[in-house]
Amino acid sequence: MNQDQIKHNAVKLVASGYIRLLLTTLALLPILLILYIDSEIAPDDVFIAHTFHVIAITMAVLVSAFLSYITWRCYVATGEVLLKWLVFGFWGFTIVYAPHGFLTHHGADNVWLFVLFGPASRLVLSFCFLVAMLKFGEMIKPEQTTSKGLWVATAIFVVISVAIYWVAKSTSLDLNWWLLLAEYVSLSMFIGSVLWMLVQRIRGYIPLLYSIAMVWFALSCWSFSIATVWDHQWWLAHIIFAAGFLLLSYGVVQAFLTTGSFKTIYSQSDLFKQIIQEKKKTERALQELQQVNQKLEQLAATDSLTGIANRREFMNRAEEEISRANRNGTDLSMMVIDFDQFKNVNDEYGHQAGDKVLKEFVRLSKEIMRPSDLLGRIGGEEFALLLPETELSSSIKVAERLREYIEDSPVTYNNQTINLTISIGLAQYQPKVDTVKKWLHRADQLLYQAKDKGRNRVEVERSEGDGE
Ligand SMILES: Nc1nc2c(ncn2[C@@H]2O[C@H](COP(=O)(O)OP(=O)(O)OP(=O)(O)O)[C@@H](O)[C@H]2O)c(=O)[nH]1
Repeated sequence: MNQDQIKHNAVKLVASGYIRLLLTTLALLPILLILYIDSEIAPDDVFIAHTFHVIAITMAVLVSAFLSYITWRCYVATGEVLLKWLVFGFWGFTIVYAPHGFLTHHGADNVWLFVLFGPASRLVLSFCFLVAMLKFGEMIKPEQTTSKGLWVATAIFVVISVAIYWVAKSTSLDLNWWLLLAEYVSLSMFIGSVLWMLVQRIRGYIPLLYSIAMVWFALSCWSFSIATVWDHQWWLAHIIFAAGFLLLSYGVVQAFLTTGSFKTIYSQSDLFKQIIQEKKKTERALQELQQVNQKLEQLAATDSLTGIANRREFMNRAEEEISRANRNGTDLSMMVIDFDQFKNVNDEYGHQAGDKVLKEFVRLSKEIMRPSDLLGRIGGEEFALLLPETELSSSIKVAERLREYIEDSPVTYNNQTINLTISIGLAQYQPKVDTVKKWLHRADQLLYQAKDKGRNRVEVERSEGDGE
């Protein structure tokens, strides 16, 4: 590691430490507000605003109902059990918190009538969220998700609300102890969720928002526990709770709009890491694909036994040479070459000997031809040789030389000498008249003539007026 890298890593370490400190400070910031209100504002300084309270609670309940639905959609799509418990949390909060709002005005006669619902709703929320966290990582198949549990949970939440109403209506006891107990239990469960996430090393973008929201919920419970109804601490507790709720809702909606999952939504840095990894993978795959493509193209164009152009490739290249000859007005020759009595080679020495002969032929031909000439295997033991920019008299010389060379170069196979001859049909390209097929056909016809006339010879097309 060089100096620059060490420096860069050190700065990175400090920067990531700063981020952690920043997030922790943000999560714990409400403590300052709670302590400030507690020490600086007189306890009898109150802000009684029933309608405002009703509106605020109505908004919270509407948001909560919306989040229940969104989270339910995520649960049904992913089968992540944690999400089901988040739904229970939001939905339970919606049902139990709603009376806290709409019974506000009854608080004047019986304060418990609306006050009791607040801590109860936080109890429901903290319990369900704690269970949700304990279920982190548990999955079921999305098609196995049913709404049965939700109906049961709804019934339980309604029963809880009715029971609280009944207790508030009928009791004449001081329920402050109950409020305190509920707030402390909720606080413990919210903190429990965060601790569980830390212990389980549950990391990521949504878990981060979630844990900050849990800390704010816990702090709002503390704020509620030291507040009295309508005092400033009491309002602050609402505000801290609302902040947590809005942060959580942001995370939930983000999850819904992206992966639909609590587990697999990523932070920006996670995403960058993933993108870089995926990019590398794609580049590697692309390179491999290009190599395979090149190989495939080669395979599709070459004859596997001799490694020269196969019939298809030869025809394509012949097309190209025709275009060039037409453009430049140059001569173009083609020979079709066939072994004489090749069947005998196979019969006498075996098929492998035949194969060796074919390979040897290619090697020997390459010694005769020019690098710009094109040799192709167009049939079993039939070859074609294309000679660009070559007039007939020169091609005849090449053909004769090749024929003689093959005759004079017996192939050795298993210490046996195989003597061979070839016959050649030679045709010149006729501009504006020929296609590759027509031209090849003419050369083929000449080859047959060479065979008919006794083999081991070159047969050339005679233009009209040429005597034989
Ligand atoms: N070893 C080997 N033999 C092949 C291959 N392709 C074709 N042959 C053989 O080539 C022979 C061609 O036989 P024929 O078409 O009768 O022609 P010929 O024996 O050369 O006789 P003429 O062309 O009339 O001189 C057949 O025995 C084929 O099996 C190959 O790839 N390897």
